[in-house]
Amino acid sequence: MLWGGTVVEGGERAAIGAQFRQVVADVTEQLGKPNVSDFFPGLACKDFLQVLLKLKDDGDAKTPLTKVLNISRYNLLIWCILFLICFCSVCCFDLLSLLVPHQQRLGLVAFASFPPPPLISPLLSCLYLCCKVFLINKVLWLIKKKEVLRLHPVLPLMVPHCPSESCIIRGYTIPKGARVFVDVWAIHRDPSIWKNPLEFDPGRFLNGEGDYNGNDFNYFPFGSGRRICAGIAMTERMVMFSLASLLHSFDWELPKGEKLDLTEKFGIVLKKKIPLIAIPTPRLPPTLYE
Ligand code: HEM
Repeated sequence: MLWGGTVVEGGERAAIGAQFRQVVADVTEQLGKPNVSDFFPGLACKDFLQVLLKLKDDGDAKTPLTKVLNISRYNLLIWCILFLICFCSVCCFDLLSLLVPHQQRLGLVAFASFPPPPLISPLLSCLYLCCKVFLINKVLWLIKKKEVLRLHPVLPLMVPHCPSESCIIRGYTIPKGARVFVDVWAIHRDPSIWKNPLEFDPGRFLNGEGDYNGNDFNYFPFGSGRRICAGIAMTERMVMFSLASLLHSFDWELPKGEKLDLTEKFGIVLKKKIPLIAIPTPRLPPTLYE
């Protein structure tokens, strides 16, 4: 995603995938360990940002840092719009007019004279029904996701922060440059804030509570303030679509005799202590899995 590339298909893809997962696992483990250079700053190496800035300044031809966007995103956009156009006469021309300034660059010449699609009422009414079911499911999904993020925040201590000025918070002095961890895991389970905090109860978010955009200091799985997670919007979409496609394609069950285990393994990233083993059973025609 970062570099807009596609890894080759087949065995090599699987091997690179496994290698990449291992690197991510190693990095997250290292991140959770105490850092000697916090106590002896003289021992610190260049950080990632400094390395990137050096690459940019040196103008290395082998690893250039540019801002060119990949065309695949436009292709995806075109496909999405095409589907919208075919199924919704209302928005078709609004979308097209938005694209007119870009049509030459996007290779959309043929779209300019696209005729309005015929209205097929049974199909449309079926689509409206699907939309309604989708919306209800979306609300259910949203409150469940909020509750999962409350009980199992992915970054239980968030990423360390460092005040640029010394300050006093509730009588405690936080010196400039100190490494500050915010225990969001404990805040999310605080009985003075949450009723039955250890219970999994998505209903607690039913009335629109649980804004995770950093405004609620009782609930902030993505952090808060200027350094709030930059990937909230992407996470919302990716997690929903990945999960939806897994649930749509397979029925899932635990191995026979196995009990649901929710034990956590504490680290900078909160993981399950015992990896989840779930057995998928295909629920669609076999040709769709080829
Ligand atoms: C379930 C998924 C995710 C959770 C729970 C999560 C949570 C967090 C948290 C707690 C922080 C620290 C915020 C703070 O210190 O106040 C953070 C930072 C960040 N996240 Fe996420 N994140 C998720 C997914 C993503 C994704 C998918 C991306 C990118 C595509 C992303 C990009 C970032 C970046 C760039 C920062 C650093 C922002 C900064 O320091 O300015 N995150 N995230």
